[in-house]
Amino acid sequence: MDHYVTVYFSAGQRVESALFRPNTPVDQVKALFRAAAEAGPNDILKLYNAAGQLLNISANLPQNTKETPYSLQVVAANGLAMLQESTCADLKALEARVCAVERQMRAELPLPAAVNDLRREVDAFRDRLETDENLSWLGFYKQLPEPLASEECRRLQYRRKSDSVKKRVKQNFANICDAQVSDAIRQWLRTPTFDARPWEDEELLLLLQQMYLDHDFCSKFAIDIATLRNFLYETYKNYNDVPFHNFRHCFCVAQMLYAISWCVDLPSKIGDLEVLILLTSCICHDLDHPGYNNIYQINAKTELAIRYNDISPLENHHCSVAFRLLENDDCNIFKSFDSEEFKLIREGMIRCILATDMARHNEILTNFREVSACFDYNDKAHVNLLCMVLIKVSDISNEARPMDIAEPWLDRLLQEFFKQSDAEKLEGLPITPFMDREKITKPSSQCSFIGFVLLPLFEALGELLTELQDLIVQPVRDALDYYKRLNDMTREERLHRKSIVAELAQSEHQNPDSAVSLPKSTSNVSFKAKSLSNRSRSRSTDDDTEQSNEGSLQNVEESLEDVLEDPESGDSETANEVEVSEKALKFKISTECSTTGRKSYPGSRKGSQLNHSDLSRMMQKGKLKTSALSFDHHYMADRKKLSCDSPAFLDEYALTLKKKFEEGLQTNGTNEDEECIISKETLNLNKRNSEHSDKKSILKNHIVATTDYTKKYRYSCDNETDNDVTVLKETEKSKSILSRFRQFTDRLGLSQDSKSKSRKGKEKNWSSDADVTSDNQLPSTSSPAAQDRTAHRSLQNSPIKTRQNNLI
Ligand SMILES: Nc1nc2c(ncn2[C@@H]2O[C@@H]3COP(=O)(O)O[C@H]3[C@H]2O)c(=O)[nH]1
Ligand SMILES: [Zn+2]
Repeated sequence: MDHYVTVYFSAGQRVESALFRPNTPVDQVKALFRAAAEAGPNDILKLYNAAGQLLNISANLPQNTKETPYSLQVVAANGLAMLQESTCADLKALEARVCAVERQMRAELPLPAAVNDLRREVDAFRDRLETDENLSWLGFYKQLPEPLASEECRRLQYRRKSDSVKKRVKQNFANICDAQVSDAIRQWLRTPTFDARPWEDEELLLLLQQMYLDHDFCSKFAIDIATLRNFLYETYKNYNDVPFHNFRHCFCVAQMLYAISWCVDLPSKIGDLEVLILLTSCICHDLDHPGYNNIYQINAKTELAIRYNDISPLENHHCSVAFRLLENDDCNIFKSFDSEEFKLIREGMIRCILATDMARHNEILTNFREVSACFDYNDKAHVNLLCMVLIKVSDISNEARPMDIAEPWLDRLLQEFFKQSDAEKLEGLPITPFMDREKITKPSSQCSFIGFVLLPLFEALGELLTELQDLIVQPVRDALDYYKRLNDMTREERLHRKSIVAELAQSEHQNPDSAVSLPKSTSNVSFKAKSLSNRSRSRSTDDDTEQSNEGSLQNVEESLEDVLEDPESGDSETANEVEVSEKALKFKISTECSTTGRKSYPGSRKGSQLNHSDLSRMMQKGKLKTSALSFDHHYMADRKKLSCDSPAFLDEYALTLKKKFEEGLQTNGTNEDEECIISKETLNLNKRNSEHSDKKSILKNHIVATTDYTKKYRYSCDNETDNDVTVLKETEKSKSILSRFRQFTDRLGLSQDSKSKSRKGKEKNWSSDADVTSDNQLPSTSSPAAQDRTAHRSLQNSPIKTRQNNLI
């Protein structure tokens, strides 16, 4: 029976079709289609006639070309099947001949050249048939888009330290590694209030060395000091220059573990060796982190994901890099151990480092909760679980630190998150929701992370090691309260904005000619209506401040609402890191030491003491409100007057303020009434597309009052005492919409880069053993800020620079 191949093709705006016999010479078909591609709509009939004559086929012109339901692709695929059907007959015949010849020749090796020739012919024929070179012109093969700028993606992923930086740090560490760290600093190092920011990298290396020395590990385990220095420097070298998961993060994690260790006298509970393993694991736990987490690695099918089969690719990598470093005798701090002991250390480190994968958070927490009620320090399985919890706690402990230390770290984390989600968008990968700048804000991110991930873990540990309640558990609770207040404020602001916009829309609808007319402000301010893209809503980090694009205000409002007001929805939009990571980690691995055997941990909510909906209900009912929240409500009672609060304005305002603060600009105070007028007028004028530049001038005029207000507010937030209420009430008196914006935007997204600030006033203190002067002593105040203020010698002038050492 004769098969016909129907091929649809486009000519101008139209879709046409033609029937071909399978044996139509290819060149003729090609020529037809080339002509079709060039033909205008009017030429198409001519073309058909020509085709009919040329090919002796029946050509049919669809009556209603618009409704032609086929895509070229689909029909082409049918065509391919038919073509193959017919040509395969030839192939089969050829193959049959080859087989016959082979059978015939089997006994008479070597095969005659004719057989090989025949084989080659078959292969060549198959190649011709199957490659797009021959068939793509019929549309059988979809033209794939150019691969994404993969070079760029790779470049994004790895940001190695430059050789010159590494060399400098090596040299500097070599210069100071014999220096003695003062008692004051050693004490400070044992608290979560330690601030790593003012210290240079080589100084942090010295402090890490101090941790080993102060635990007496070098003498207890015969760790040669030169080897320890080499090891520490090599770990430093193998951290990348990424915003968050860098050497400083590793230092902070190690330092928190160290602080906990002193606070609870960990060596007496689990033994020196376990503490050595823990401290070393902390130092190694994020080695060579590329700044893109496991979710990205797995979805992007990166080299690491392939290598480790999607099972904790990063943690496996960190651990593997650590043991590569330890392979080198010069760096092997465990070389004095025999092979059995080394095996135990290795096991312990692997267990600890792999435990830092957040996909295993619930599994580890659940197991730990089960054993903690009857915890037995003599039970190795219990101790293993405790160690895993300890490294996890240290890893996510930023929020247990004072606000001024924690917040810049959060900025850095969000910067890394946003980079990842940007890359995911660019590469067409699933967008990790808790990293999406369009979906999260600082408070929403922290409410979710602290409430559902961090606090349950800290509380579980705090129940076993009660000394940690004051040290880290309560500070984390305070941080959660703080972010909840911010979140509430955000919600109130948003609702208020919505109601004002709705009011205005309604009044305009009722009386389109009379846009609400209000008394003119003395500043003669006007604002341009600026619809926001989703981007601009997320509060920016230091590196991501310029983000506003055009888009729909409505959409922005609605999606933000989803995130903040519907935390119990549990959909992918609001999923936290543990939930998303669990999904990405397709294979579960047991904790080895679980006393309860292997289990399935379907979702983080099981692991939390409060589930999403409980917490959100409580938040809504006000059960968790604090004294400062009452401020919000009191404040909001007056909110009818406030209307200058479109997201566009907030963002613009925040950016401008930040710039002005940086410039140290000081201007006149403000007048509350004026602001309220301005704000109403603003919304009115928003609709009229007024000028952007005017916005800046009004902002400039209100900085002083705003700054004062913010200071007070900060005070109230940082000192959760009864004073809060007084301060807040006082603050209310001088409240203004712009003040509110200031504290709102400042807390939400624009913490000053404290690093640069602190560098300016960088004051640190340590002394060389040759030069322990009273000048070097930090006052033994418990407040790091006070220590920062009162310490007074910069390293540049320190004699420790001249110290010799035998590093490397
Ligand atoms: N949102 C949020 N995530 C955090 C915070 N601290 C740690 N994390 C996350 O928890 C993860 C723990 O493992 P990583 O260090 O790899 O990466 C960390 C971050 O992704 C925090 O304060 N806020
Ligand atoms: Zn980490």
